[in-house]
Amino acid sequence: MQPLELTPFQALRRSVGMVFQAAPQELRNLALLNLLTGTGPSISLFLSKVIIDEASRVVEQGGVSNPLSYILAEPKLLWSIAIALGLNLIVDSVDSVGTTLFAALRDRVQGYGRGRVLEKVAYFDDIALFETPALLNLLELSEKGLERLQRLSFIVAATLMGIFTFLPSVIVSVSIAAWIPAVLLAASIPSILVEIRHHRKSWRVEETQAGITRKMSIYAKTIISEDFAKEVRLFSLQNVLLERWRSLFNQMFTKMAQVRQDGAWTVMIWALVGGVGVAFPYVYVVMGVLAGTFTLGDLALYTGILLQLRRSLYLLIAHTGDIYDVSLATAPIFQLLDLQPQLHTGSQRLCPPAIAEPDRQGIQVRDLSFTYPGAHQPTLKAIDFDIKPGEMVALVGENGAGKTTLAKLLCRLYDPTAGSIYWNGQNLKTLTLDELRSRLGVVMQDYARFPATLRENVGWGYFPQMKTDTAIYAVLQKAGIEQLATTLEQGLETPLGKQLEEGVDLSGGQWQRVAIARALMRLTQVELLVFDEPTAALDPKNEHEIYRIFRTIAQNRMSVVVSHRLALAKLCDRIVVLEQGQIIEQGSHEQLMALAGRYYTMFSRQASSYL
Ligand SMILES: Nc1ncnc2c1ncn2[C@@H]1O[C@H](COP(=O)(O)OP(=O)(O)OP(=O)(O)O)[C@@H](O)[C@H]1O
Repeated sequence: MQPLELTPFQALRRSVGMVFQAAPQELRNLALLNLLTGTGPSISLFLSKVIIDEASRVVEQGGVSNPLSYILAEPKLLWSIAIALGLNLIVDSVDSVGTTLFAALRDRVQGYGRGRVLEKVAYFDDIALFETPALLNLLELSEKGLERLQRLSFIVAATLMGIFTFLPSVIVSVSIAAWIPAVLLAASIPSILVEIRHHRKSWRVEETQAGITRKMSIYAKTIISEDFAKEVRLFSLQNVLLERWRSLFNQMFTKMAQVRQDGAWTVMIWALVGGVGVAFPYVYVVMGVLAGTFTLGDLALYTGILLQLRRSLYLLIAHTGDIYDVSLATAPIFQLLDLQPQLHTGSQRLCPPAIAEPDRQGIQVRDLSFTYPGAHQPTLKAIDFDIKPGEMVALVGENGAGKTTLAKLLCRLYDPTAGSIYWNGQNLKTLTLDELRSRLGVVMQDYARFPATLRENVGWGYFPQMKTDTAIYAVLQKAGIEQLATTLEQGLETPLGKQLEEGVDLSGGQWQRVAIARALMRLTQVELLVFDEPTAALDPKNEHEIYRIFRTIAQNRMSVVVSHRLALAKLCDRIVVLEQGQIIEQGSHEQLMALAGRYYTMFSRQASSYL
């Protein structure tokens, strides 16, 4: 699963496309506003020229006794003054409208871009996305890209402004001499190129720093997350974590500061050279006035227009570099959006067991091997076992033997590297993921504690029944925590988790039972139950109660239980013993005890430690 390369031009085209898709209305309104505020000053300058020329003519002729009547009697002068003043007033007063429109544009673009990224990640079935460093870096970089997308909305707005200011200025300056805009443009080209080079260099550095930024956020999260808060304090880890974060920050900052510093000087020097380009046309106009070719009004107009032309050019140039920067920085967003999972949904529905041949009913794991993405050694090797209809299978073995990995493969969170898993004779890969997952009831070892209400934490197990109180109470009762809903002040609507306002935190055991209740919600649909360490957070009394519940709900269903508690394994129809990714024994409790192999040793050791 490799991200595809994108050229800066492709990224820019797609980023601009995204801005237009995100906020067409805001862009149209901003364009109209910029048309007004961009062309307004040029029109004002032109009107000022008319006023100055008229005033100099009157002054040359000795002035007038009643200036007000003169103005009122001269429509050209009167209208020029009125429109120039009116335009200035409008341009000044719509400033706040521009700020509001721009804020709306920026927020829309940000929301749209983030929404697309979240949607992609949320529906990305291949969880390798969260486990492969290169892809995690892509996620980190796309976060930066989203910040730059906001910047792009600013650039688009400013470029519109620049163009609307630039065009009338060019038209007027061409009327002085056609070479003026050409000289200004030529003088600006070096600084455009320097800006582009500078941005390319600083982005390259940022790109190579993505791993560092990700590590920084890992340490930052360790410091601020509740999950670590207790142990960080109990083991006094603050210093070591802060030090690591600081040293990574300094490493990144020094590198970036160096690039920025080198670039800033070059950019400044070339901007000065560009500024010298303004001097030629300016001197040319002053000389023209002295020679009588231009009027005083022309001088005022040309002075204003030249500065405006320079300013608008500078705006456009400053953004040329930014545009390049945006095109480099937003590429990861599109690389992420284009990312194709290796795990694809199939298209078939699951056949009922009755349709399958008797020896193909249930689940068959055949010659399965699995290597985690990026790992060098296989975690599972040549795994072969069956789960017959209605059978309860225990996966046991030492830490790291591969039990959870096998359970994850049965849920198709990964595909086997070699070999296959069949369900009623159908390869798991041929089934639609929605269909497959609707048939699974899963409680994972690292079950989720959703920051949501008790009803949602349970009801998200099966949406159609989420609003049905009786259904929720029934599973809470099965999981042995029906009293939770009555003791909590807001009952089922109580927010769970301290991150939420008025949120209530539960004990580890309670959370685990909530996760069990969630899996039980879809029990009527479920054909395979997968429980990974389902009693890890429970005390022995509760553990036994849960075992009893499992036996009841697992009746007539296939179930797989991963557990270190061999008392639970003993209740299962078949026990599969894993060691270093391979099955070393399998059979019923009695058979394995009679075998007097690894299971026998493990069971005897555990039984004696309970005495
Ligand atoms: N996401 C992952 N990426 C890479 N390697 C992994 C990943 N998850 C687990 N492993 C590796 O696979 C091996 C088996 O892990 P697994 O969690 O399946 O073992 P387990 O038998 O369930 O262990 P435990 O009893 O401790 O839960 C371990 O060596 C572990 O380091």
